[in-house]
Amino acid sequence: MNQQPLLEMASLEIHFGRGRGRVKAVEEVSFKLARGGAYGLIGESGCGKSSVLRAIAGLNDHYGGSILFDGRELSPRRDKHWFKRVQMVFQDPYASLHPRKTVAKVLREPLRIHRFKDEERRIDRVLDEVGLGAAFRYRYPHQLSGGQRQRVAIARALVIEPELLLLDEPTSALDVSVQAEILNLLVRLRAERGLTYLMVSHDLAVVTHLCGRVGMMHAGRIVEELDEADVRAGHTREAYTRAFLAASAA
Ligand SMILES: Nc1ncnc2c1ncn2[C@@H]1O[C@H](COP(=O)(O)OP(=O)(O)OP(=O)(O)O)[C@@H](O)[C@H]1O
Repeated sequence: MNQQPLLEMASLEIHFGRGRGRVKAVEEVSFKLARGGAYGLIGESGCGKSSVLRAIAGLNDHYGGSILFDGRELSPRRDKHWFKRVQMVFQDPYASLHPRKTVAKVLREPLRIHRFKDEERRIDRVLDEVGLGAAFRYRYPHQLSGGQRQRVAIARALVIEPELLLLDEPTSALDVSVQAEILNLLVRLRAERGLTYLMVSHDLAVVTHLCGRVGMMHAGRIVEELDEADVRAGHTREAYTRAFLAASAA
């Protein structure tokens, strides 16, 4: 068995602004994500969780510390090879799909960029996998519900067969009933494809549905790591985590 973590953060630091306006958004964040595992960063708004995800995704190359992927330190600029292996699903499926592109076009683009040959077969297969089916090829985003759009966004991420999915609050823009459907889809896809997930969310129930391990963030730091059983049993060391769990259960 390969014991090397697929993703490892070592003392990640992120600042915004300069001089007196300089804000330390992330401080000394370290964690490891095993291949095939699912890790959730959780915390209230402003704790720094999205900043961590954005730095990993290559959307912010101003960070300190190191990010290791498959045992190698990443340079701050990500290359095409990285995007073949790592894909991101964003919070808002309304904003993340181009309004004038059909579903098939949205899915064909990454296949072309990464030079896959059997584009049309892969499009049909991934649409089946996300529970939409090939008939959705010809739809435009305005002809889709929020949940269907998020399924397309997930299909777009998965169509090039990445290893790691970065999930930024993937259900928080959706109705509660649809949230559960999308979470169940993500659980199934991870099992079927042996994917690795890193997710950020402010919602404990969402994170524990998907992630076996959780990093509790507060004021830019991971104050405590918990596994699923700890969360369920309310086993925590830190008063902040206890208060967060209590508020989430209320
Ligand atoms: N581009 C930016 N410029 C300046 N400050 C920023 C920027 N992005 C984030 N911050 C600040 O960094 C801190 C962490 O923000 P971040 O978005 O990572 O937190 P978060 O926990 O993901 O919150 P949310 O769930 O609201 O997105 C906050 O104080 C925020 O105001």
